[in-house]
Amino acid sequence: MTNSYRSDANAQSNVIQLTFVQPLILFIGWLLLWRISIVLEYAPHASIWFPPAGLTLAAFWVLGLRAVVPIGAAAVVATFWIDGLYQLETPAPDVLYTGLLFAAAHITPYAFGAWFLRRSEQNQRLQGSLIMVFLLVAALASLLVSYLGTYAMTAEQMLEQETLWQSWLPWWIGDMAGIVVLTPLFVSILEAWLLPAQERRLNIRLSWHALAQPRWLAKLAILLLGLALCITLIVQTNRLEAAFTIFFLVLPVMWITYTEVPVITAICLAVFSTVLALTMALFDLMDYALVAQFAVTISASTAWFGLAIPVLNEVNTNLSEKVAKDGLTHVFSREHFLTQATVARGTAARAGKPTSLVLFDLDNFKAINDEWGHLAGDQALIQVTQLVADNLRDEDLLGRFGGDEFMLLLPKCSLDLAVETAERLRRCIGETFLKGTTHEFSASFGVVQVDPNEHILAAMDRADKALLDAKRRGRNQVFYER
Ligand SMILES: Nc1nc2c(ncn2[C@@H]2O[C@H](COP(=O)(O)OP(=O)(O)OP(=O)(O)O)[C@@H](O)[C@H]2O)c(=O)[nH]1
Repeated sequence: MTNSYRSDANAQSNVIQLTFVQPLILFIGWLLLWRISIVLEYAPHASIWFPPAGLTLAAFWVLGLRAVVPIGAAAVVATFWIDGLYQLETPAPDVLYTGLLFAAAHITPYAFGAWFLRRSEQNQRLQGSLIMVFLLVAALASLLVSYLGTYAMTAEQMLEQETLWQSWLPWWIGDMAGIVVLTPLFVSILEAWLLPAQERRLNIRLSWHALAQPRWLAKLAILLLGLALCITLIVQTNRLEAAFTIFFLVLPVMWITYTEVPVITAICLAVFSTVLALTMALFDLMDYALVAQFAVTISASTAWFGLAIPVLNEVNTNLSEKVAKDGLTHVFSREHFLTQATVARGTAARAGKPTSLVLFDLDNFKAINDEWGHLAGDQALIQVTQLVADNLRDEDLLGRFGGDEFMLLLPKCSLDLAVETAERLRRCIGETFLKGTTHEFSASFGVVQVDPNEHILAAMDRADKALLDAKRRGRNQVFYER
């Protein structure tokens, strides 16, 4: 069921047609991110983090091979741009060749990684497993990109052989940080923009309602305050130990993850990482850049795993609701009714008040099924339970015993009052027709008052006997046992 739904969703994504505009925006977006990351460079061709890598993986993940042209073109243009920035004055054909090499080195591992992620998400919807695959893809694809990229650049003499090691490791961690922090956010933006009707990967939905709540901004402010304290400590002491305090910020990050919706976590991570990278550059703390890269990567990876908790909570709540309610009429299921009835009866007893129990059953219900069909029978059950629910107090409990038989717990209600209530309900039901037909409902009722030390199941048994008596005496009446 789940797999087929996922396949449908993917089939739908395959028919999405891109015009000229979307690839152009992707191309410009990638170049802008690339230009920003150049500001944060701390080793030749390596910055604290590389946001374009996050966009590349997200684009291939959502769009598949349709991302090749805009991302490839952007990578080539970036190579020309960097030639200008470093004033290398390389002949244009050589820059073009290097650009194509860089594009291939950048695209190939991420395209493969995205293909693997698309395959994995078809087989597993459990958040934790998909996050693990995502983090593995992030680590391995960026490792391959950094290897191929630095190799291409040394081959083209854009990078000195001696500085290769200086560049390769920061390049790898920088790309990985860009992916781990930003890919989920970019995936959610691309999906909301290009595939609005599709189920969300990683359960990150852009929710304007959630964004409009001011509470998350206060949490983000606390996270940034923590960051400001860490940066102040590093600036004041200029010690490596101070730089490692950034790792403590995983705590407020996890607080946000557990208490906010996933898209807020994604935005907070992006803001936190950007501010961290900018302040490192601003205060000339590039000696500690590698620590910052690792802190950002670890915080983001842990946060994505943490997302499984709110998702599991949501699933748990839905399951509990399903177990508590009857699927057709949405009144309480028998189990939930018994639990709630025991509690309500105890509360009434402590207040020195009596509690009564009513069982009722539609008369000749089988005839509705036989004459009008089972769907009409279902409709009858919904109609009658709705009618009864509308005529009860808030504290009364209504549950389905089974078939066309229902039960009512009336706390703080004596037998006389319960009989009066049952009579009122019987008259109400008797005045009602099955929607769209000439069939007039009627129901029989059995009423008992729960004895002080009686188990609720024993009282139920007595009420059932009273109901049987009502049926035996000709139906459409209330029978009670004193
Ligand atoms: N449409 C529909 N029918 C149901 C459902 N659950 C049970 N039934 C049917 O309800 C009928 C209940 O029949 P009986 O228990 O003989 O009761 P009755 O016809 O109301 O007769 P009396 O109770 O003696 O008045 C059976 O035919 C069941 O198949 C349901 O969820 N939907």
